[in-house]
Amino acid sequence: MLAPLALLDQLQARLDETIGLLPTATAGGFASLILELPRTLTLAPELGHPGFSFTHGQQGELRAGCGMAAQWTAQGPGRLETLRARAQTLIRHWHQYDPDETGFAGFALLGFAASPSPARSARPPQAGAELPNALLWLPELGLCTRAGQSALVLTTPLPVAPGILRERWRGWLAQLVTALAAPLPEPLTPSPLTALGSLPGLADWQALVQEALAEIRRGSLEKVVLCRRLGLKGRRSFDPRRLLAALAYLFPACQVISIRRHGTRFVAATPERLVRVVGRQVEVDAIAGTAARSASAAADAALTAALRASDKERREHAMVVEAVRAVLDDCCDEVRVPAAPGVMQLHNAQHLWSPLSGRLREDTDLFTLATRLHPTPATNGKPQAAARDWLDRVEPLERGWYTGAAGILEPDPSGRLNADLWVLLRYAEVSGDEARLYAGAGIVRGSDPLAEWRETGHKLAAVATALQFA
Ligand SMILES: C=C(O[C@H]1C=CC=C(C(=O)O)[C@@H]1O)C(=O)O
Repeated sequence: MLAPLALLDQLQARLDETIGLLPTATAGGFASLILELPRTLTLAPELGHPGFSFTHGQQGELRAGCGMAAQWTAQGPGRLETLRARAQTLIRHWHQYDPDETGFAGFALLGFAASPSPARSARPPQAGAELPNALLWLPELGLCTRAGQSALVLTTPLPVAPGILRERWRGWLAQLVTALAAPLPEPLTPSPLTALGSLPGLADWQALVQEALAEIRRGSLEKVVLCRRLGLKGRRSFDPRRLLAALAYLFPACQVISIRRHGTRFVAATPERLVRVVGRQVEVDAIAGTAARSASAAADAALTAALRASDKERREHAMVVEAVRAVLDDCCDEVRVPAAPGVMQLHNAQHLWSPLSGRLREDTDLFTLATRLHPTPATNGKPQAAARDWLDRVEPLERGWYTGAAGILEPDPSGRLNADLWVLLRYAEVSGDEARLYAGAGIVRGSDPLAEWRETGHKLAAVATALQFA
């Protein structure tokens, strides 16, 4: 491994050799320089804010970004159309240079809140207000790892004075090398957390589930996903690197996400991919139907068997599969749907899981797919519009980005936009020694209010367990 100074010298020398490739005098657009990083990153270094990271342990993939070469925001029902126009303009005027032939490309974060409408003032304010409703964020420094290889991507708006750019990028390299040299935080013994209360509380939750069941009996809804928020306080300020390392360790099959623009950090460890588009290949996860885990192998197997056999859990799951299949049938050829769901086992819970796929038709794109898919009945309900209206009226909190989606957007060599977007589940807003965790449960005919409350408890345990180690 290279010593920090040697690494910095090496990166700065390579920057000096290659920076001349960039069309710094071009009026408008962006330029990126992609350089090999002679280190494999498995966790994103902490480079301050604004910054974001996406880490998938099992897939061995990492994307992180910091600083802001540009950002575009939108809200309202046409929010993704607005961002599509921005993204298309961006890729038409984005000059990328990969002199080390790493094969990586410059990338942006694409993310959006659960609801396209701005927060309603009647609801309690929520920290998620720090994030715009929908966002396309092009970082100044990007870091990526795939298949054991890592690279960095430096991006600038054009035109730019070459001398200023060189100094600015040398500064980023110094910051990166310092962050990489920082020792990994020691694992701590878990520290107890104090509950600050749930919104809604248990009694209100039970009443809300009864209301939902009455609506289901009346026939206006078939399913609705109710959520709650739990406040937790730690004995110490939560350390972001320890938190993200704990999430990545506990949830290797999940996408571990961190987004920080100002004071609050938004984290998620989500098992559910909203949509991945690579070229014409489309993949979507349908995940719904949940059981607890047990430390005893026999009891765990019994829980899995009961989950597979449960009529209520299978109905809850089937509604998500049908909704996703309907969108893929409209937008894709060669749609594949598993004959029966598998089970995805996570540290804190297990879910019925159906991975669907298709081949994107020429006349559509990932923005259409994302708009049509989101929100699936896994986080909203069925029918989509009726569930959304009912939740808007009845749910006592703003979801913010919880059950929204976020992921990476990047152009492929043919100029198409690829993306990997994840539903923001197992989600929390973390600030100092306090965290607000969100979880929901799908209510269908046959749901039991107390069992659904316990289910949200299993889901909340995902981030809560990691927080104890932070
Ligand atoms: C709404 C959440 O989970 C969804 C995803 C998987 C299983 C679910 C369920 O069984 O209810 C939910 O649909 C959440 O984790 O907050």
